Order: sequence, then structure tokens, then C-alpha cells
Amino acid sequence: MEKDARKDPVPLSARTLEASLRTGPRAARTPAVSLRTGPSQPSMWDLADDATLGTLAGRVVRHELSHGAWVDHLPGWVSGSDAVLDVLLGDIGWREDRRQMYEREVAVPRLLRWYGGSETLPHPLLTDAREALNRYYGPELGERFVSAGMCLYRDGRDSVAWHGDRIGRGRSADTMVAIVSFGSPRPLLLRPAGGGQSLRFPLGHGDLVVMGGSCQRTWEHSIPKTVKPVGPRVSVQFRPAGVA
Ligand SMILES: O=C(O)CCC(=O)C(=O)O
Ligand SMILES: [Fe+2]
Repeated sequence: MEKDARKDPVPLSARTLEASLRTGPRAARTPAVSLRTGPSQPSMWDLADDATLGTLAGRVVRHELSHGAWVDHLPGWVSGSDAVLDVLLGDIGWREDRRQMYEREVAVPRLLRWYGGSETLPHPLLTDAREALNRYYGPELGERFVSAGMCLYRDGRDSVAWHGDRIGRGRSADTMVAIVSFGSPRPLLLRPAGGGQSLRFPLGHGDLVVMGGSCQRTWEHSIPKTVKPVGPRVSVQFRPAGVA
């Protein structure tokens, strides 16, 4: 998977990020998005920030897959997601990873930002989301979600290839990866490891999906590229310590 071949990530300034979202070769298919480039100023937008979480109990639907893998899905878990997306599309330290592909070093087609457990998340709703996930899944998971890995898919050309999250304990033990999606809808595809018929979970603005059981070992997931004119999407992935 892409993560195995990571080079040192290249930090992006707000100006570069804005340019990569609004101008350059991607512009033809990328709707303009507004980016906060300076320090946060209180604004009407902030006053209107009423992002809230719905309840999980009784609303999350579990899909049992083969080999002890499962996927939980709750569309519309977050309401008022625009305020969260606005922050996530700002200058939060997005980086471009590079990886070796045969003779060439190429940019990984999405931007990344990793928050360890001790770093404050960029929007309080995300801290609340991790807490709510810990309350709901704690008894089954037996540990806490700690890190928040974030991916920014700038447009339909950004993607992630088939992989399992198998760096660390996901390689050998059951675990969970909880994803909250913001921005343009993109489908998360899942297929049995090594190939097979794929399942499709549409991930829209404010939706929750949780991959659990043996999912990272016995199944693979991907976000395919699309030629449809889609805007940016940010995926926030909560994982326990030692899972990546
Ligand atoms: O974009 C997503 O929701 C999935 C990202 C993913 O699978 C990963 O970063 O490991
Ligand atoms: Fe993944």
C-alpha cells in the first residue's frame, strides 16, 4: 500500500494549498473553495458554527462481511458539517507525501495530516466525535481511539488504492478504524483481500463508517478516482494507538 513507501512528507504552506485547490491544472474540474489563510478571526461564520453529533446507539447499522470482518455505517452522524469542513480546508498543516514508483518519485494523490493523541484536533466537534466513539465502541474495542489521521482529496483525481491499514497491530490483530467524512461525497469500496466482488459505501458530508473485526487483514478498501466534477473531501480516521 502507499503508506509502505512513504518518503519524508513535504509541508504545504496555506498559499500552496490554496493554489493546489483553486488554480493550476486541477482548476478546470475543481470548484473554488474558500480557505482560511490567516489566524482565525471571530466571524459570522464562527457564530453560525453549530456542528453537532447525533446519537450512535440504535442508529448505526452493522454489515457483517466474511472472515470476521464488519462495517458499521451511519449516514448523517454530524449535522452542521460545513463549519468543520471550513476549518479542515484551512491551514492545518497539510502535507504532500511522495513515494517511489519504479524509477520515479511521485506525489501521493491526496494531502495528509496526522494528529497524535496529545495534539488538539482542529475543530472541537472532532474531539467530541472521538469521545462519543470511545463511549460507544469502548466495550467492544477494549481500548480507546487515539490518533486522528486526515486525508484531503482535492478533487476526483485524488484517491487511495486498494490496501488494508496494516502498519502496526492491524496486520495481525482485530481492530477498528472509524472514519468521519466531510465535503464532497466519495464512495469507500471494500473487497476481500486479494480480490473479489467489491462493496460500496457512499461517504457523504458528516457520515460515519467504522471498519472492524478482521477487516484490515482480510479485506481491502479504496477510494477510487472519478472523472465526475467533485469538490474537496476530507476523511478523518480515528485509530487506537499502534494502528495505522
Ligand atoms: O478516505 C478515506 O476515508 C479512507 C482513507 C484510508 O483508507 C487510509 O488513509 O488508510
Ligand atoms: Fe485505509
